[in-house]
Amino acid sequence: MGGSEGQPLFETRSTKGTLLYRVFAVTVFLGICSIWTYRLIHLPPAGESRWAWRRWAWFGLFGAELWFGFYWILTQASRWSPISRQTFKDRLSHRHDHGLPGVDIFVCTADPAIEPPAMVISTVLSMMAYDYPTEKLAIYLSDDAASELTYYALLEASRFAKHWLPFCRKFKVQPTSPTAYFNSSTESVGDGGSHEEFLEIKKLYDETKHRIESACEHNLVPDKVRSAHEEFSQWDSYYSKRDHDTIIKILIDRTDSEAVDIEGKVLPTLVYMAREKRPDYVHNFKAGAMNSLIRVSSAITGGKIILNVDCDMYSNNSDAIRDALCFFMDEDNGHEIGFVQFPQRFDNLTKNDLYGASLLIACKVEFHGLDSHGGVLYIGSGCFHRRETLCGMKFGEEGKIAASMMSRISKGHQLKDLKDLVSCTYEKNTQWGSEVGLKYGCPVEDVITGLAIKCRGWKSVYYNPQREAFLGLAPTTLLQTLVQHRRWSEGDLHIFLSKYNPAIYGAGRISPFLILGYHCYLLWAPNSLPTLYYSLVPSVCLLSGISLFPEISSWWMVPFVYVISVKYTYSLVEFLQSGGTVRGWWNEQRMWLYKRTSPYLFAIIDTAFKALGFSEATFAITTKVADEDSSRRYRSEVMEFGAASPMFTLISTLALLNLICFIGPGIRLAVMGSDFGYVGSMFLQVVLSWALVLINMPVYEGMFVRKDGGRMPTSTTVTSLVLAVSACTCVAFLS
Ligand SMILES: O=c1ccn([C@@H]2O[C@H](COP(=O)(O)OP(=O)(O)O[C@H]3O[C@H](CO)[C@@H](O)[C@H](O)[C@H]3O)[C@@H](O)[C@H]2O)c(=O)[nH]1
Ligand SMILES: [Mn+2]
Repeated sequence: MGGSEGQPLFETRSTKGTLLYRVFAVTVFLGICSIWTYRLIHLPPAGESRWAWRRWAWFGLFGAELWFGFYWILTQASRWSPISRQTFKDRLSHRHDHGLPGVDIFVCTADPAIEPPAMVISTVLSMMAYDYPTEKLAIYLSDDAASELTYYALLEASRFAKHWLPFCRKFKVQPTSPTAYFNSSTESVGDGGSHEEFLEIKKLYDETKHRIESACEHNLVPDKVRSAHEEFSQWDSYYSKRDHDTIIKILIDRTDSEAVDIEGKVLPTLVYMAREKRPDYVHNFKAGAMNSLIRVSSAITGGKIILNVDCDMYSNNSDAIRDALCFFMDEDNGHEIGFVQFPQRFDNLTKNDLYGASLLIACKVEFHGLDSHGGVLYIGSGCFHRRETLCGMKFGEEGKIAASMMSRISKGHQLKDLKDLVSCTYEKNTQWGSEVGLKYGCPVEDVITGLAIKCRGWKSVYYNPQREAFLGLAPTTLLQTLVQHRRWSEGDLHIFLSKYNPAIYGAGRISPFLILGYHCYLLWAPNSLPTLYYSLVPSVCLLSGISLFPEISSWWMVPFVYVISVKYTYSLVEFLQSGGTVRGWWNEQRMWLYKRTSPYLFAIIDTAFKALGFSEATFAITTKVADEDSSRRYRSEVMEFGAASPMFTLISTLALLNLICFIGPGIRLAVMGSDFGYVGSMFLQVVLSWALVLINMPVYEGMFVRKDGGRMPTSTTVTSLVLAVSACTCVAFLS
């Protein structure tokens, strides 16, 4: 049939131009080596009477440059031999249409106030409408808030699905998220559909959405609905979101002959689950939710493939399941693939991506690079797993642990049995959270779990289809972005310090290139120290007239100028090639500075506090809603400060320090008349300071110019001013 027998289901291609890149990379490395040499040769002598601490400043700078050079080597792993993949879905349909595996989709939500139920069900509906046999599809919603409102919304969704799924099928609707679909198309449906049909389904959806939103507004499920559905009695013993029984309901059971849509076609299984929570038990956040879902789904549908998405990440490409299967089911190479990660893309980005939230370079460059060394990281949402891989099975071996764990789960739909599977005590004295399922105790449960999977011998695949497979919501304020990065970088540091450190645990298990590639992310937090040093010490030395870089006329300037200019030019070109804008690149540079000087530093502090037992694990959930004013500012790309936060204090103090250090010498020059010798020896410091001032413009505006609600809080401005001025006074006094 089709003559495709024996042909692969996917193809891997290497990117062109890598040779050129490698030559370039080597020249930059030589430049870095020359900078190191310069630092060593020109080390200020110990007894230098003037500026005794120039020597120390010099040492520090050398340390920072060693670190940046080392980091630069790390980043090569993800650029050395990038590849991209292509799938052949038609071959899959030809050969396997009757043998397609069951797919269980896990959607996680945790707070109806910042993850609105209407958004959650739009995601759920988009998943139900995948172009995949519905009798093999199941969607599980985990609600860590155990909210009646979210349950009510899901109930509404289960009704609307009876209309929505046939509509999507008939008109090949994309995206299958109703919210996204109705937001994007105002006219009629394609493929010969009439305007009436469009209006009809839109009306149905608007009514559904209205009922959900009004229930949320009144914080009340309509009495009529409550009395018609006995499962609401499960909330009788609910005290708070941290103290309640397990709540489970199979809303749609695909094996039930009545579970059909308006055209009589089977509907996918739909399950609501809120695992038991008690104040005395740690619940392990998303990892805990995922492990509960693994068990519950094993008992109900037991799909061989598991897809996990966050509640804001709807399906934008109905083929994604088939794409993923092309990898898992490939006759030659499929057996070794443990998971297939799709990029996380966002549908609320603005043109110049003020907060660098699109993770453009990671998605368009780095992950393709890592893919050639055994696979991309598991980054949570948008990842397909083999169930057995996720449960701890080693590649090529019978999964003993996993098998014994799973054998305790008997198949069935008995509510009591299901509830037992997700009780607080179920995991006691088991290997769930360590050897089985997602790992506990790490703020990036996904990355650490993915690493462990690879160390068990599996490969992973990164697939970036033309039409984006998943679209979610990126943070829309500076604070949200920084908070998210604080959690991520803390999690990454946790992995670095844990027994799963890839250099130790991964040695001999994964490729050395992949080990380097992992460190690029795992060392985000430590990056804060050299960056802080570099954005502070040269500027302060500029203020006190201490020169730390070569004379402008010296040959030693060459490596500095070469490395700086070439590295930034390359990064700009890479950014533009990935589809970004010049402004977007500039914004991204600013965000790197802010992330490194603030949340990453806090991540180190948080890690230390936890190690000393002063604080407990948390998971700051990213808000998926915004008020009118702040979303207007977001759309017009005006930086949002608004709330006070120690992270802002740090950023604005640094910005002010740089301003003073830049203006101070300027005034001095104006008073003393221009002194070319001075400018010559301070050239790079002036440039650095100037660049820092330029990049910090939005902070100065936020502090001194803007009057809107998103400006820097006055308390932060005052604190930073006091800190910066006193620091500069001290320096001026000392030197
Ligand atoms: O106690 C919790 C906390 C969070 N979540 C869910 O976890 C998901 C991710 O939370 P979010 O606040 O959106 O965090 P992000 O930083 O945007 O998430 C990214 O980073 C996480 C940690 O690495 C991954 O789990 C995610 O898949 C990935 O999208 C959301 O669906 C939440 O509802 C839970 O189910 N239970
Ligand atoms: Mn998110």
